[in-house]
Amino acid sequence: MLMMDLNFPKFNFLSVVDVLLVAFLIYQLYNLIKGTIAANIFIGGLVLCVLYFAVEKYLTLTAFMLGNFIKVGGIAILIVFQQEIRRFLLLVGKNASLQRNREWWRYFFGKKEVEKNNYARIKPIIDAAKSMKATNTGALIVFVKYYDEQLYQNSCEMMEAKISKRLLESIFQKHSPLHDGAVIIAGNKIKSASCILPLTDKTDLPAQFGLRHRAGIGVTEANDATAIIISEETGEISYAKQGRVKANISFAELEKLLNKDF
Ligand SMILES: Nc1ncnc2c1ncn2[C@@H]1O[C@H](COP(=O)(O)OP(=O)(O)OP(=O)(O)O)[C@@H](O)[C@H]1O
Repeated sequence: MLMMDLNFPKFNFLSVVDVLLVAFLIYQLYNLIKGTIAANIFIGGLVLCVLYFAVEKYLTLTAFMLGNFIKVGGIAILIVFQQEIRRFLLLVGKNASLQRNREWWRYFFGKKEVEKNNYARIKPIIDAAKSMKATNTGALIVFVKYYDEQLYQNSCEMMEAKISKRLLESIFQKHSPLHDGAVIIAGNKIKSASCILPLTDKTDLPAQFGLRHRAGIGVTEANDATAIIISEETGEISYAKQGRVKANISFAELEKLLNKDF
């Protein structure tokens, strides 16, 4: 039986920091798994732990079985939650490094200059989105910070092309051999097209979100990526980031989001 150590450490300022930090980490974890199957698995694990402590003294065989199950739980958690752990680490790393980079850019070139350069980069994408919305052309455009060739080479057509409105329009045009799947953009290049992406397993998405939306959200869950999804049915534009999606955004919003993330 586990012996509890009742000599509580003294409560001081560091204890408050400690509690706040744990609360913050649990909140981040909750945000990451909210609305996914992982949330149900997490609750399942919690129920097993509570059950174990409840029956530990009275039902030896059940406690033995549950105890052994919980012992291998650490490894099981790593396997079951590998996507969530990856996302969590990405979130921490991203906040630490990108923020710093942005400050350097601002320091050397001034905020205005950065925004001007960025507008030239995002204009062809916004123009293409406008025209695809008007013609109800379905599209999925993904922006990645680091292009992992190994990850995409099996499911994509490699391109390495300059970003242009007309190229994006031609790729997603219904009769193009490349229109199925996603375009991946990294830096100033369209790196690949026709990519098959992982689908999100979220259970709380709007009913009208089909595979295109699921793929757009899915790719942002496990990677440092954002995605523009244009619906073929409604022409609506959605924007996915870190596994969350903003539906039916305006072009002004799209410009703001791209300016921030791309
Ligand atoms: N795993 C995937 N990765 C990338 N693209 C995908 C994937 N699965 C489906 N797609 C794209 O989504 C298209 C099918 O979209 P579907 O109608 O299911 O999605 P939707 O979210 O309802 O969007 P829409 O509003 O445009 O109909 C396919 O033709 C293909 O281009």
